[in-house]
Amino acid sequence: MPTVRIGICGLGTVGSGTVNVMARNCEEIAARCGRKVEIVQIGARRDNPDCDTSHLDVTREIFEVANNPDVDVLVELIGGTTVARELVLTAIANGKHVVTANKALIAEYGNELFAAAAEQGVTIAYEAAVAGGIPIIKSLREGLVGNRIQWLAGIINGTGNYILTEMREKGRSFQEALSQAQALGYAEADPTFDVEGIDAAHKLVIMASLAFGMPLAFDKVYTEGISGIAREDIQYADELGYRIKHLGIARRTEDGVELRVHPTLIPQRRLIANVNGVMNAVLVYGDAVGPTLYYGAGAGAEATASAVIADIVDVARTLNVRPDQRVPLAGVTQGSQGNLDDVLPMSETKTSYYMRISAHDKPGVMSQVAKICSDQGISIEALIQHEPAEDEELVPVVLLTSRARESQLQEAVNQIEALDTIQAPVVRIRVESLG
Ligand SMILES: NC(=O)c1ccc[n+]([C@@H]2O[C@H](COP(=O)([O-])OP(=O)(O)OC[C@H]3O[C@@H](n4cnc5c(N)ncnc54)[C@H](O)[C@@H]3O)[C@@H](O)[C@H]2O)c1
Ligand SMILES: N[C@@H](CCO)C(=O)O
Ligand code: NA
Repeated sequence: MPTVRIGICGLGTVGSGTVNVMARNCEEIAARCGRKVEIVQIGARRDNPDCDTSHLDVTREIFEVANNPDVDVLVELIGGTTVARELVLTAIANGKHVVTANKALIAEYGNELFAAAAEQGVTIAYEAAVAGGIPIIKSLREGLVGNRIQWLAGIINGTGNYILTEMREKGRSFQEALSQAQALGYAEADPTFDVEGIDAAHKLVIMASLAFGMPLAFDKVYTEGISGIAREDIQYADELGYRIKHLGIARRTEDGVELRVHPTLIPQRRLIANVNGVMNAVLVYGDAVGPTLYYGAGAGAEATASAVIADIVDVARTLNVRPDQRVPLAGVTQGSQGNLDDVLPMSETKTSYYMRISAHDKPGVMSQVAKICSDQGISIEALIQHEPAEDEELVPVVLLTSRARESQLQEAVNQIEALDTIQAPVVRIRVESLG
């Protein structure tokens, strides 16, 4: 049986998971691949007690792997965009194929890396970069190829979903839940990437590029994190029949493409509203197939290894194939990509909104709020007002609005916050029906 020779760079959570699963399932993998898949070298700063590499060639110098003539496929699992970019470009220049789990690298430098790979006739595979173990890249690039994709929406950060779930189900604090996600190996090296939506924006832009055939445009994604979500908002959302999820949304509209990441209220009855913990899910709407939903573990050592190994096998199966016969890296063949001119600014997008207003319990506040909204063409569709607690001066008023343009909603919020009776900033969370 022929052999495909692998070099792995980075032996952290995903690196160790990949080594372990490759060792455990080597027979099945070889049988499916038609080749023996052999790790010929590992580049790692230090050994990892989570995996046994005593029988393998381990170097402390990762560029040795990129320059090793015995390596056919370099697997980049170090993370970051500086050394990783250099490493991948070196491997490509040396005629090696690349497998990476690094969404930051693909989202920010994918256009450059894909061009370099095309020039060398090698491939870059990145299934593990989006939604961990879920084969979403394969689905978008192959399974749904007959569709015009109209929109997609996903819970695409495992750490963030884990935090929101722990806050809602166990009443844990944000910080406590984040520390737990870090201990479980879900979080990025810098966890602000997870909680502020940057990681989700990286993944969204990769999916949008494949779905809409456009270049990667990370700087055009509107990004809002979950660090401002309060437990009371999770409770009020429940009362209204919704769940708060951190969503990445890409949608074609008559006016242009929306690319946005933000906390979102979703009706509880939707399957995706019930995706909890580290699980991810992506809902994709194709004109022919209608809605399809992809669900699975979005982070974690072995779940991510599953996608890394799928990519290694995909690359191994096509080692001797002419580059133009491989699945195009960006989903469409070179020269067929659209442009970026029609990404909508956030102020132009339209959604419904949840608003929590902290008001002095004085008569007339609600009619003032209703008038401000109606002057902006926004109607109030649901409202909750509890009795104020005995020692509380401010009453939380929670509303759901009709669909409105973001700029109009912002104007209404500005006017509400200027009222004498309103003492705190208005909490505003977007609402999507996803129907
Ligand atoms: N953890 C997950 O669940 C998960 C899931 C999907 C994708 N990813 C992505 O996979 C990549 C790796 O993530 P991870 O969670 O395994 O991170 P990690 O921090 O656990 O592992 C990275 C490893 O690379 C090593 N490293 C970094 N720079 C190096 C260098 N110059 N030379 C040698 N070693 C170096 C670090 O010492 C560390 O051991 C990242 O791009 C991440 O975004 C992670
Ligand atoms: N930090 C990422 C890892 C998977 O990409 C997450 O929590 O989703
Ligand atoms: Na994936």
